[in-house]
This record gives sequence, structure tokens and C-alpha cells, in this order.
Amino acid sequence: MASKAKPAISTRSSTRTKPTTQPTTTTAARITRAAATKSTAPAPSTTTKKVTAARKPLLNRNASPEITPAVAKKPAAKTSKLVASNSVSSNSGSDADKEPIRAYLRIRPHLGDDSPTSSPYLEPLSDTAVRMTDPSQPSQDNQLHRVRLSAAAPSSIYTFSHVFPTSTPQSEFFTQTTLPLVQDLLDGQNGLLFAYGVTNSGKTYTVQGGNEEGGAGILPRTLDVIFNSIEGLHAKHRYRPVRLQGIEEADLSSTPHSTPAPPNEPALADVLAAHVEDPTELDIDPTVLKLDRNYEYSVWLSYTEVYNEKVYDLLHTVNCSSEGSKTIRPSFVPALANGGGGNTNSLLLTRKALPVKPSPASDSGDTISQGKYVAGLRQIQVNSAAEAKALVKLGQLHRRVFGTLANSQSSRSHGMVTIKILRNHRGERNDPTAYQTSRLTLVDLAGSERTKYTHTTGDRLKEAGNINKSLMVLGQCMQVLRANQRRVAQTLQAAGRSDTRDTKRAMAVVPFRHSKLTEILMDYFVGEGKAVMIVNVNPYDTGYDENSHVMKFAAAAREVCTNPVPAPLHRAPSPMKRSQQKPTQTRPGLHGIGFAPNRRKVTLSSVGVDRKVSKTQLEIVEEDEEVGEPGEDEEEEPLDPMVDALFEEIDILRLQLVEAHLRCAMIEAETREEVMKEMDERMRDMEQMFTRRLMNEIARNEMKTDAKIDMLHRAGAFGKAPQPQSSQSKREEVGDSEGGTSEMDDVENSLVRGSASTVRCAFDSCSINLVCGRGRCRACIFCTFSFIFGCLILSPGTESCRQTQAISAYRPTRSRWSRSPPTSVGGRGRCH
Ligand SMILES: Nc1ncnc2c1ncn2[C@@H]1O[C@H](COP(=O)(O)OP(=O)(O)OP(=O)(O)O)[C@@H](O)[C@H]1O
Repeated sequence: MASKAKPAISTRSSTRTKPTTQPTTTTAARITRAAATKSTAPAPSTTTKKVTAARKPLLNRNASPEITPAVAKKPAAKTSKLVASNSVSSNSGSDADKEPIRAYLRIRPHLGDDSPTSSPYLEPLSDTAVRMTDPSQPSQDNQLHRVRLSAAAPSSIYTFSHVFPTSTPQSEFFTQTTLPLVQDLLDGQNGLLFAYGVTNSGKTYTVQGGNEEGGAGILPRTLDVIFNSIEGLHAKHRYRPVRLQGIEEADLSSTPHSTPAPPNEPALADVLAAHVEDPTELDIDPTVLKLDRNYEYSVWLSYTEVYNEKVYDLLHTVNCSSEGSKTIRPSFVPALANGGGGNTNSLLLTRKALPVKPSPASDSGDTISQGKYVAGLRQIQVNSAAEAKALVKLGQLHRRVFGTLANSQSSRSHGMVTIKILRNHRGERNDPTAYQTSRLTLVDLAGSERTKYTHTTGDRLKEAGNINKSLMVLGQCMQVLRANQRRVAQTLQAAGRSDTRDTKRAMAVVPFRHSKLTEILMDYFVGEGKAVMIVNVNPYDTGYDENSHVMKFAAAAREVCTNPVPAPLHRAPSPMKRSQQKPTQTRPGLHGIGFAPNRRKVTLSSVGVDRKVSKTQLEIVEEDEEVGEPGEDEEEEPLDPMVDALFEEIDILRLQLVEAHLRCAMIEAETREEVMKEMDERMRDMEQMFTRRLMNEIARNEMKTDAKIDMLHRAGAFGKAPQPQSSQSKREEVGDSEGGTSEMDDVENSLVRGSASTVRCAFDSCSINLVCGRGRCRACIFCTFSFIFGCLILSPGTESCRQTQAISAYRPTRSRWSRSPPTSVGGRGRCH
């Protein structure tokens, strides 16, 4: 692959009069960017020229001040390759031109409200590698007591295009990951960026951003950079983008999707005013990209949501006036009734799922498009970054209401913002074939956690099933694509073959059709464009296994190559206008039975300025997608009811399979937990049993020792029969009456005291500490054993050794245990 130069980026000056050629970032940021350019970010600026070379020649193109000599010297071979790729199949670009999907890892910092955890289980090893270590991995001390619950590897190293540590600011993250895609977009290339990760890992923060200063995410920054860069080049085109990459003549007088807000009815925007964040935009990215100023641009925005395997337009309700200016106010279907209580409103919100259809070949010049588009999706022209951001905010509001309000903790849908750029050469405004559309889709995927951790049931289980299904299908697509591409590469390598047609024919079918998400995104993987994956990880949460899956997904995705060639020029736009479109019908379900619309009820509470709590009940009706009449669009796939029913059946079976997999995973995890608990209980029982045995043994030994001493006393071995007095007073008496200590008394004293004085209890804080009157703790194991075996462990000639002799001297004739001969003084006699 040809190496590319650094992107031509300049930072917008405060007056916007003098764009510089370098961004005004800090030295550190510049160093980081330089490193990233070397290691990760592709250089987009040269692409412009590649496009130019592939385009139909324009008279005044050479006059462009923006074309650098490096561009002008583009090798002819490259140009011809591009022309070839444009003129054959969209997937037929040279395999050598393909670029692997870039995968960036972003590690979320620890937040104050997180549950306390010891340490993160993700350790950055370098700029591109991290090690993940299972936090539940048993330590060496308690290895025997732990059973590993997880099936994931305990420690693995994963590599990425770049690893962004927790301290990475949003601006730096944007510059390294998304800015090249924005440059490509403005140069006519398609791009996809999707954020993938478990819930709460920072996907939405990455895409949308946070509320703090400098916290704007990649989406608002992308909009800023686009409008900064096309300032002065902005155009009101005669044409507008339709479908995936088609254009049609814009009819500014018609506003087919406008729904006037019904008077005297509560608008959702008012109801939810309390929920909307502060609209003041402090955070504007100042970056300006260098563009060919012979072109003019228009920017179009659409916002889609894939929820429960249905595609919805989040900007469906935006009103457009005849001048094209937008009223950023949702106008939902009118309220059912006013609650009557003054503070309770009821709203009926209806939205219709949109069908996904194959893109007609006429939209993509001479190429055969493999992509699909969302039929009926609104693409709204935006004239400024502020306007675009307001639309995005509205879409987010709708997404929250329809998709997540019932479960405000987490995004339960995949949100996709598509920015389309329509550009044409200034000299060819009226030539529709000179127009080119390119698009950049930013996707905030739903969390990839399993139902087990979210304790979902009912509707939420269905949601989770669908989320898992679409993500699973996305993963499968990556794997099949990777396998197919490997096979082609192997064929090319084998004996220097250059014809891979046989291999391509035998390749596995990539299951894009199995999920709406993959159907919509398939064009980026098999068509033209670049793909970037952001992997978000929260290393402090408990989802180690889930994050392992995320990492494996990223590993598979990184090996998939996409085809980064510029979008083709258009054919003459289709004459069909929306007003001429035929009415649509609801898609029939399996066996011809239509699906009933899905109804949900959500109650919203908000506190007004007068501190009154007002409640709004929303009834959300989600209607099924519509399909056009057969023959409505000649270039579409023919709708065979049998085939359709079979596909429905496959989808249902697939969903059941996913659910079965989920159930199995849950059962497996529960069984592991049960076994673990049982093992734990057994270990505890055994521990108790052995403790009991040990205590009994100690008590028995204690009694034996006492009995021995008593016997010695009774036998008069110590000179006198024992008195019912304390040993201490007895010793004192003996000492006083005899005026000194006899040898035997010494022995006895040392026998009694020795254990306490020479072999003291090792545990000063012995909790039992039942002092027996002999200066030692009876219950203490150390005392007891030291007492019993003291004679064995002390050196000859010491007090204890004399004890040995004294004790050994006593040999009752009938005692089985005292038959051994007495030991000599100083010898290593055994204490019986
Ligand atoms: N890099 C970061 N710096 C500071 N805060 C962050 C960062 N990433 C995420 N957060 C915070 O973490 C929380 C969760 O992030 P976010 O909502 O983006 O997660 P998510 O992956 O989108 O979750 P879900 O899939 O459930 O929607 C938010 O409060 C967000 O502000």
C-alpha cells in the first residue's frame, strides 16, 4: 500500500482570516499526533488528489492553489487502478489496495461513583498493547480454596492500532482516530467509525462527549471540523442525496415529511425540557482541514436507531419550512388526552420502522453496489455546525424517549449518525454526473453485556437478545470476512496465481442479512470506504469475561480489510421524486400474518420552575416497517413472499438460537457458582472437623500431662504430697520452711515454671488464656507441645534436661509408659 503523507490540517485562527498549516495544539499533543501519524493514523490529504486524478478532467482544475506538487506527481499506475476499481464491481478493487480496519482501545478512567475495586485488570504495556488479567484469578495462598468460574483465559495480551490511556483528552482522541476519516469524507471517501464495548465503558462519552469543558466527543468535533473547513465553499445545491449514494433534484417547495405541530397539545420538547442538557456550546473544535477550493459542498445529516431489530428515523419529526430552515422541535402524533390533573399529560408517540433495501446500481455510477440503504430515512441539509448539533441533540432526545427511557441506565439501541457530503466542481453545477456523494457514519453501539449481569426479563430480555444477536452477527461477519480474505490471500500466494475468481466463488457467504445493523453497515465492509473501530473498556467493572469477548471481537475485526477508494461520480439522477412514490404497505409477517405494533408505556417526571412535579405518560407505539408495492422500484430485489417468509423463519430460528445460547451460558455460570458454593461449604466443614479433632487431642495430652505430674506428686517424687494450694504458694512455703530449694524442688519448679519461663506461650495475645496456675496457657497449642516436648528441644545441661532426669527417675512398676531407664544428667533423655 502506498504510504501517505500527513493530513493537511490547519487550525482556525480567531478571526478565521488566516488559516495556518499546523494545528495550534500543545507540543505534547503535537508529538503524540506525530507518533500516531507514524503508527496509526493514515494520511488523508493525498486522497483528494487521487480522487481528482480519477475524475473526469476539468478545465480549471490545474489552477487549484491547493494542489501540492506531491499530488500532481501521483503515479499513473495508481490512477489507472482507481479507475479500474470504479468501473468494475464495488468489491473488486485490487486486494492489495485494501486496508485493515483500525482498532483503537480507549480505557475509561475510574469514576467516583463506581463500586470500589482493588485495581484495574487492564495494564497498558505499550502504545499498542495491553495485558488483561482476570481479577478473580486465585492468588498463591488461596489457590486450593478457589475454583475458577470463568472460561476466559486468565491473562492475555491484546494489540491495537493504538491504546489510549485514561488520561487522553477528547481533542487528542478525536485528532488521532477520527480526523483522518473527516479528511477522507471531504475528499470523497466513505468512512465508518463504530464504538464497541460493554455497557458503561464510555461509548456514548466517546461519540457524543461529556458536559465538562473540552469534553465534546468525536461527533460534535467532526461537525465543527467539517463546517470550519468548508467555510466559503458551502453551496445550496440543486440536487440532494437519496438512498445510499444516489442524488435527485431537490424540490425545495415540497416538505413531504413535515408534520405541523398540533396547537394546544403538549410537545415532547416542552415536556422534556428538564431532561435536556444545557445547549450552550462552549466546546468548538478549531481544526480546519485543507480542501480543494474548486469544489463546493453541502452537508446532509441523518440519524438512525436500530432497536429490537427495527430501524427508526430519529429525525422523522423535524419540520422543514419551504425555505429549508428547520424548526428543531419534535411534533409527535397528538396527545391522546390531557391527564386532567393539571400536572399529568399523556402523549401517544408513534413511530414506524423503516425497511432496509438494496441500493440500486444506478446510484453508484457504473459500479454494482452491494450496499443497502434505509428507505424513507430523512437526510436533512445543515448549514452550520450549531444547526447540525441541535439536530443531533433532538435525535438523542428521541433515542432516549423511544429506546432507553424505560431503562435509563444504558443505551439499548444502536445509534447511527450519518453525515453525507455532496460535492461538485464549481464549473459544473448543472451537470448531475459531476456530483459525488461521500458519507461518514458514526455508530454508538448498544452495550454488549449479557443478560445475566443485567437481570433482564420480559421486554428487556428481548432487547438484550436482539442486541446480542446484532453484535453476534457483526462478529460473525468479521470472522467470515477475515476467513474469506485469508483464503484469497493464500490463493494469491500459492504458486504466484493472480486469478482468484474460483476462490472468490467458493467463499463463504457473509451473514450481513441476519441483522439490521450489519445490513446497514455492510457497504463499508464490502463496498468502498474505511472502517475504524473504537473499543471502549472500563477496567474497573466486573465484566472481565465480557471484556475478553470485546477484545476477541477487536482482534477479529483488525484483520478484516476494507476497500478505501473514493466514491464514484453519479449517473444522471433518477427522475423519480418522493411525491411520485407509491403508497407503501406493512410488511407481512410469517405465513402472511402481519406483526402487531409494539406498545410500551413510559412515565416521565420532571420538576417545573414552580417546583411542581409534573408527570407525563408516554405511550410508545412502534409500528412495523413498510414495504413498497412490488415493482415500485425496478432496480430493487423482487419480493418473493416465500423467500421472505423463509428469511423470517431463519431470523426467528436464529433469535431462538441466540436465546438458547444465552440460556446455556447463564445455566453454565449458575452451575459453576453452585458447585463453587458446595465446595466452599465442604471445605468449611472439613476445617471445622479437623479443628475439633486437634482441640480434643490437645485436651487429651493436657490431661495426660497433669495425670503424670499428679502421679509424681503422689509418689512423693518431689518430696511431699501435693497440697490443695496453688503451686506458687506451695513453692513459696517450701522455700521458706526449708530455707532453700532442694534439687527436687528445683526440678519441680523448673518443670512447672520452666514451660512458662523458658518456653513461653508464643501467643501473648492468646484469646483463651486459661492460666492453669503453673504459669502457662493450657489451651494454647504451643504451650502444650512445648511442655510435652521441651525436653527434646532444649540443650543438655539446662533446667529442662534436669526435669527429664527427675521425671525419668520415677518409674512406677506397673506403669507401661515409664519403663525406660533413667537418663543421666546432661544426657538427652526422653521425657515420659
Ligand atoms: N474517558 C472518560 N472520561 C471521563 N468520564 C468518562 C469517560 N468515559 C466514560 N465516562 C463516564 O462514564 C460513564 C459511562 O459512560 P457512557 O455512558 O459513555 O457508557 P456507555 O458505554 O455508552 O454505556 P451504555 O452502553 O450503557 O450506553 C458516563 O458517566 C461518562 O461520563
